[in-house]
Amino acid sequence: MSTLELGLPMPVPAPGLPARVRIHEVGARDGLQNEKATVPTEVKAEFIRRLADAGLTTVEATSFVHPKWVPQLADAEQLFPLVADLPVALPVLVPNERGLDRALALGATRVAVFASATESFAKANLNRTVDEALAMFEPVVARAKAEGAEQVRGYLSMCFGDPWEGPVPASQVVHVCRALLDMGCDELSLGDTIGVATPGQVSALLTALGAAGVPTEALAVHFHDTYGQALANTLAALQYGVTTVDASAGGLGGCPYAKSATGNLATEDLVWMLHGLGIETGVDLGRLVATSEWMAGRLGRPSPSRTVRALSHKE
Ligand SMILES: CC(C)(COP(=O)([O-])OP(=O)([O-])OC[C@H]1O[C@@H](n2cnc3c(N)ncnc32)[C@H](O)[C@@H]1OP(=O)([O-])[O-])[C@@H](O)C(=O)NCCC(=O)NCCSC(=O)C[C@@](C)(O)CC(=O)[O-]
Repeated sequence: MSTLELGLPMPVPAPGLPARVRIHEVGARDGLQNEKATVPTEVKAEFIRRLADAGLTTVEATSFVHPKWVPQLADAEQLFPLVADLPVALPVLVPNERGLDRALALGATRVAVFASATESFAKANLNRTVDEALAMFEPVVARAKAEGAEQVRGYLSMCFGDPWEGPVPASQVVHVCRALLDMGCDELSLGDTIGVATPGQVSALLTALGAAGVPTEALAVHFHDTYGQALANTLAALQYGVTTVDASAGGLGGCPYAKSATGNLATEDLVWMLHGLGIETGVDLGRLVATSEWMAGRLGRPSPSRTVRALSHKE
């Protein structure tokens, strides 16, 4: 489905925006980690295969965390080998060396640690203070790199607001970003975990990070859509020069340790906007919508994505 097929004028690349955006698809990890009913491993594998088939080149697969903390992803050992042969990048989350061991044993080549800008979420999500968590990640990043990892990502949660602490000062985000970069992370994903940011706050944070010497090329953005601001926030980040955007097929998601986190920015809504701006993604929107419809059928409820709803059954 293209704008041409809908009778809309063909988009021209918008000035000041990138020609291409890489989408870091998080539906199979961030999306499914929050599901109450257990999703069978084979369904997860099929979901990941379909996402790759729709043209997504980075499909976050699962997490090697403590199974009691995130029971939905307790099948990481069974799932990863089912998708390892796909011709796409398959990052996995690893909180500590135990998680890294498990990931490396299965041949994972892209790993992500996940830090917090706030003490409350660091405690809730990792049972550590912010600095204890950073100390836990340091040997993980060093060993991942020594063992030839293609990329180490550092997630950073609660970059704008925190359900326990309220607005988050940019200085806290800068501190954790610098620490993750200094320990060797190649990419930093700035998370609006509870979806409270607005575009002005996104621009202000990116400006503060730039002033602190954090290179924009190393940044990705990760928005949740609680207040319907995720697309506007993404556009603000693109205008600032960010070219990697996290999104979740069908708008699945949330975080089990942040009570007000709702679904992620839906990948379909993102693709619709980017293609409309003349920005390439490599994603076949029709196939992606069909994938989210299929997954919604497995989960027994409709996708919250506007684009999925608008295009359902039209392909
Ligand atoms: C970090 C811990 C493990 C600390 O949890 P802890 O209880 O402090 O663990 P510990 O270090 O004290 O170890 C206790 C036991 O757990 C075992 N253990 C320890 N680690 C592992 C492991 N990796 N795999 C399997 N087992 C493990 C370890 O071996 C030990 O076993 P024992 O000796 O007692 O038999 C725990 O807090 C945890 O797993 N947290 C993960 C929480 C999580 O996954 N949250 C969701 C992801 S973050 C997110 O969604 C936000 C994001 C990224 O999307 C961005 C955004 O939106 O903001």
